[in-house]
Amino acid sequence: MKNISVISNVSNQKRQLETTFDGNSQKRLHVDGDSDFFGLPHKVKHLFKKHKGITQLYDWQIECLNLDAIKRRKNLIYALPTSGGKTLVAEILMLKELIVYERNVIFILPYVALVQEKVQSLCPFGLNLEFNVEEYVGGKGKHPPLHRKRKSSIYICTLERGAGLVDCMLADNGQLGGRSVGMIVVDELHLLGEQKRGALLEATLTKVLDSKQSKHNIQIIGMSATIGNMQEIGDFLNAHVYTRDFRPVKLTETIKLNEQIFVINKDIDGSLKSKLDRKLDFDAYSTDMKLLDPSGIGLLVREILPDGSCLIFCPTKSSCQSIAKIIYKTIGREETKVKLKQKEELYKALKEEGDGKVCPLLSRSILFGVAYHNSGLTNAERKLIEEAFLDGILKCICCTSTLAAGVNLPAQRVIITSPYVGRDFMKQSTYRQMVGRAGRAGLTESGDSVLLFQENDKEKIKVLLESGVEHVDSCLGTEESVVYSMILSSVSTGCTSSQQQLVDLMKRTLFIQQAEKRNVECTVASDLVESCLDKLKSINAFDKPIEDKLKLTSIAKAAVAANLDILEAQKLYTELLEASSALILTNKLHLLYLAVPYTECIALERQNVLDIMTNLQGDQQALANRLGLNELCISQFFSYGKVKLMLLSEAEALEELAESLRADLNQSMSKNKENSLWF
Ligand SMILES: Nc1ncnc2c1ncn2[C@@H]1O[C@H](COP(=O)(O)OP(=O)(O)OP(=O)(O)O)[C@@H](O)[C@H]1O
Repeated sequence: MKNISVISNVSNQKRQLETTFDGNSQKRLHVDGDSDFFGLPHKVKHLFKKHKGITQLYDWQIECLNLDAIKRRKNLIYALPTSGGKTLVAEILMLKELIVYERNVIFILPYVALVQEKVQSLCPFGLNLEFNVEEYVGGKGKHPPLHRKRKSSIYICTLERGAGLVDCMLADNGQLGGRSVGMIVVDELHLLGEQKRGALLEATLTKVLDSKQSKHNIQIIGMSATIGNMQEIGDFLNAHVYTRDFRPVKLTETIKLNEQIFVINKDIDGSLKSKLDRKLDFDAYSTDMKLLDPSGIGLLVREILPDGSCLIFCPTKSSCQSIAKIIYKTIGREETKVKLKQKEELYKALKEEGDGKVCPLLSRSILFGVAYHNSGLTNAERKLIEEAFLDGILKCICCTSTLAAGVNLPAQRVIITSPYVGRDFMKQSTYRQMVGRAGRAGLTESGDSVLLFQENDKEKIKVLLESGVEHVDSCLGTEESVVYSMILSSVSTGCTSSQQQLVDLMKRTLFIQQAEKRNVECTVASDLVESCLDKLKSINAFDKPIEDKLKLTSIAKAAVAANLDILEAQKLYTELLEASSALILTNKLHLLYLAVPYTECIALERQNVLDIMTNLQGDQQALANRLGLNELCISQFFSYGKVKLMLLSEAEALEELAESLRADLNQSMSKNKENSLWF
């Protein structure tokens, strides 16, 4: 449905924008009248109004969309605080690629829930503007993609599925589903610095950058709220760097020690200032309530009721439940009288999703407008809770840090119950993402956050709040298997065929670029490639080279095609060979064992594993013997690392128990009251 008349008259548009855009002020521009919408058909702006309620662009969004770099199709990375409206810019750029240039787009997001949210929000655009919206998460999405020549497609995917799509694209001369890919968008670009997944993202982008140099003209767009070394990442991606410090709603950050709440601010010199704002009134609690909620989280929620909403971040999965229980028992009965009918409907919907069952805690807490949200719930249950929260049926959600980086759920108040995520002290980026959820653009003028902490963490809190945005450092060097996969897929897709070309590819990585900058002597691209090739040859990933050209063996080709780590592929192959001679079918465990991905390995305590082993029934025991799961194997597991374990449900239950014990321990540590903090 290409309509030539909609292709932008850039200079007209620019003139119009120049007359309305006023330098640094954050005045908004009305996107109305008959003007082009950044080179897109008029109906796009109506779609944004209808489906997202957006009628005006922020000044920074207009400025960014009009960057020279964008007009010249240069790569772009941009960073703004959470809720700054970054997605809208990426969406406009993607729509232009899809419907004006009629090329495909790959949109990479870090979490399944985020992918699903974006699929849902872009579907009406796909229907109206005639492009395909393809979801690539878990087992969803054909690999390689189906040919869809009539319309362009946006592939919305997780990091892992994105890596597979990029390999397909490189193997098919820059095409996916029979059409050229014009743009790759990466949300939460700071994940580049994350172990394993960050390395995978780095390897994926490096391959695109390398192929781009030679033939494909693929524009890379990356966005993030938190990257300290933007220019360095920009250099790696050969991208223009754009940063602004814009937030549509005012955020007041506070911290709570015992019953005192301090407002925090930074001075011009970056030093932290705090001012006592208020004291929580524990007299409002009965003795029982005080015992139940010694931290006063329920009092903090009460402060914003009945009109406000509140996200409560909890350190562990199980503490989401215990804190939800505390909240509904302490916020008072008033809330049970509000939106009763909608709450009933929510209950029914949850019951339907749960095959007639609803978690007893949820069925009680939703009456009070409170719910928990963690991986113990199904995707559909979580979605129902998120929607009920956005509709104001639920006032309070207790969740883990994953929700902060995930779906868009703004709240008037964000409470962080502990500066820990699991056992680790919180990272600055995590804290920023959590507090960034405070304030609902267009709905509230401001939002606030409360971080609860204990006396003994005072110094760490100071560092957390005072330090600048974290740098993104490559993890590729510590992720051998990702480097192997990068080498194999790049040979398999035909992007490289000689050792020297692999060295050139390696030099393009952020890892080598950072190592060179920091003068890490032992990290040289040629040495790294050589040692990886030696290892890969030793595990038969390469056939004999023909005229010095690297050639993959069938198993290596299969590993790349299936998007599997070569070492795992070989392990799986051996296990399948064994199973082909003797597959135990007296129960489901052998099939389950073969189907469980190696990535599902989890950390366990030695004694727990031994207990599980001793409790295996007759045929389960036989299978364990068949697979060599005996005491020796378990000792090796604890000495050398993880093995794939069948009894994941038992293992998870034990993990949860350990987590809740840790949470209880943290909670019960009583602290001295103090009037002054460190400042
Ligand atoms: N120009 C605008 N006017 C009004 N609302 C807007 C505008 N741009 C974006 N929004 C809304 O602001 C909210 C936050 O936007 P968005 O999710 O794009 O932020 P973000 O910068 O990507 O945040 P995060 O770092 O959390 O991903 C969304 O509900 C979005 O629809």
